[in-house]
Amino acid sequence: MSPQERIHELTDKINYYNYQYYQNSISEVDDYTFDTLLEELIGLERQYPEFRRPDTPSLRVGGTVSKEFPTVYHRFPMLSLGNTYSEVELVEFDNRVRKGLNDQPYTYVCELKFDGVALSMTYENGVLVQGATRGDGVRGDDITHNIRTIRTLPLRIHGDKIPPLFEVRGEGFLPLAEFERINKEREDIGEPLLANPRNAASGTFKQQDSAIVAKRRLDCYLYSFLSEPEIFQTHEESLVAMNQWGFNVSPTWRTCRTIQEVMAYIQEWETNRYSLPLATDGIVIKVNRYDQQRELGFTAKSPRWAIAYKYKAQAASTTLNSVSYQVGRTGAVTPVAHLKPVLLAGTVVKRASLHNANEIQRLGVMLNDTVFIEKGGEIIPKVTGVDLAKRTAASVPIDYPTHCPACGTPLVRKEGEAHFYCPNEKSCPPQRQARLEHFIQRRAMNIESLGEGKIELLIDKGLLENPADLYDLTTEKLLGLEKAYTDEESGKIRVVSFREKTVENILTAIERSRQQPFPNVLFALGIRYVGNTTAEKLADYFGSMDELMAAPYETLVNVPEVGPRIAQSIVAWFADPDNQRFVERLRQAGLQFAADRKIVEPESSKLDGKTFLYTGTFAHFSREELEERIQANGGKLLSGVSKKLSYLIVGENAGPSKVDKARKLGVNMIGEQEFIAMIS
Ligand SMILES: NC(=O)c1ccc[n+]([C@@H]2O[C@H](COP(=O)([O-])OP(=O)(O)OC[C@H]3O[C@@H](n4cnc5c(N)ncnc54)[C@H](O)[C@@H]3O)[C@@H](O)[C@H]2O)c1
Ligand SMILES: [Zn+2]
Repeated sequence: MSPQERIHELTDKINYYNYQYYQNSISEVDDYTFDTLLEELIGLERQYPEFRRPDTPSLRVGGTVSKEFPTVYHRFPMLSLGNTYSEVELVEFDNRVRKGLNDQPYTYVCELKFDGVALSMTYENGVLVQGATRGDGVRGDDITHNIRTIRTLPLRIHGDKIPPLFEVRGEGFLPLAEFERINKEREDIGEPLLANPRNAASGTFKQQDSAIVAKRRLDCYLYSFLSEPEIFQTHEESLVAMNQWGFNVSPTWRTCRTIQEVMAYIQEWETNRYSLPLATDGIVIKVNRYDQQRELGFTAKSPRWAIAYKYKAQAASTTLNSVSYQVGRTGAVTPVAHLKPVLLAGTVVKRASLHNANEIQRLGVMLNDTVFIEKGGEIIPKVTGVDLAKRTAASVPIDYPTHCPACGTPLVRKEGEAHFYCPNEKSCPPQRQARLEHFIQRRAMNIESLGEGKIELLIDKGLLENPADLYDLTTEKLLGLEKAYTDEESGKIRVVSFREKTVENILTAIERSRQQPFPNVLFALGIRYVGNTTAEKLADYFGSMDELMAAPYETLVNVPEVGPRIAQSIVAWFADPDNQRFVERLRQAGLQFAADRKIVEPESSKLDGKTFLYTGTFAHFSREELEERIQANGGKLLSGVSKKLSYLIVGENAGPSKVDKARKLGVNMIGEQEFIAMIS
């Protein structure tokens, strides 16, 4: 391939990865691969400047502005950072800085490089007035509503010395705990999991509905302060002041006098960073004094006074011994790689994720291959590639099963889904067991004293096939049951046995579960897509199991937060005779089949027969209070704008899409005052 062809190829490829990364929040390759390609392009362009394409990604910040949000121009451009993976290049950076400053003394501030989304917030007279994304560096998306949902970001600040107009910049991120919570919930309801915290944060900030954004508790670390005129002499001073004014500044920064101190900081955080509450991918080194920053200036794309040192993802290589296939609650089959044990980021790894059949194909991995594994923001390491140089005749293709490894049913693949499914929902053992585990979890029926192997034992003894069987268990049936298991992880033998105390605990927990509130019961049923939030909404709306079971699709689809997909799933579930029998048995067992209505005391029937939806925020009501007032006066809430909607109540910062749609359909729009007038 000629250099010109390669430049073309790289330009297209990198532009495409940038588009996927910034527009669609997807990483098709890892950062190291991406950065290596970009570096190759920069090298070729330097050598053959005549072949550089006008749309080259080497001179521009990678993002773009979108059509979905208003565009804002940045007062100060939002640039990228030069980056390196090598200490040698870091020393070269230090040499350039020294030369650029004509050997004047200087210091650095080191910070962690937080892996999220760059945000810029403007404050006027101490009040947050605008929040924007970086976009193409010159223009970004105005996502003020979404940024206001960040609880740690002050909406107003007080203090002396605050300039009338200033901008703070930082990294918006999804805390790891929140990332895991969301994925647990998605797993519960059979939704595809979010790939990593960065892409999840980026996708969340791009949501149109800030109510959805508010549910994912995003956070933001601030790392830059800009005003005209400048009020600080150094970056360090600005960090201290921002912290005092109530901005969330990560305490992990440090001033370093030499590049050796910088190296020590890098080494310290290489492993310590895993104890932080968010994903990080390197550190950022900044010249401390502002006058020196100005002296060094900028390139087209990044400041000359700063650089990012990126940690190579923690990787190791080892042998792929075998692949096993796990069947989840919804029947999805997940391949798991079993490895020759290897040390990675301080822990011994024996297993890694292979995600699905597509991934195995994409990697081209075979049994007995030497594979690379990596630990990114997620807990479980994943297989990221094959060391083809080490492939021998011993490597054999992976036979992806055509039948369920647990029950032998032929697997099916749904249109557009990456997973194969075992369709034998009712009697496939792992699906049955996962359903039981779902049923007993704390957020459902809270019978967790049945965990840790006890369920397996009851299934083995034929005492538990269906969660309703729990309510037929007695001391006589349980006492003395025993079985020995070999622990897969450690190879140790573990004996599970039901002594008197255990049996008592279990039966008490089962007895107590009869008092679990109706929304928990609804969630426990395990209807696909009905997670706990949806269960609560359904319980609120219908009040009882019978009302819900009788509800036709048309009614369900109008319940707040229930869309067509969930509505369909509920209808199909209750139409199944086995499920109907299951529900009847739970009713016989005395479970809560009706909501303790949130006591919305009826106030009037002024809103009888009228339907409402609201958008934005209100001066007199929280969202819950507004919903209560509507219901207390006989009104009903709908989930979306449709012809059936009587009124859209429009508050401050109303979502433009709802208002537009209401206008198109000719739905009445009223303000908060008019609503108050209607009920008083
Ligand atoms: N895998 C992919 O497909 C893909 C595609 C495009 C970009 N990328 C990755 O993104 C990088 C380029 O993206 P970029 O320009 O958004 O980021 P960058 O690596 O050039 O760094 C600049 C960004 O770092 C962030 N940052 C985090 N902590 C910071 C701190 N303490 N101080 C200052 N800034 C801090 C800010 O958001 C800032 O905008 C590439 O190096 C590449 O690894 C990956
Ligand atoms: Zn099966």
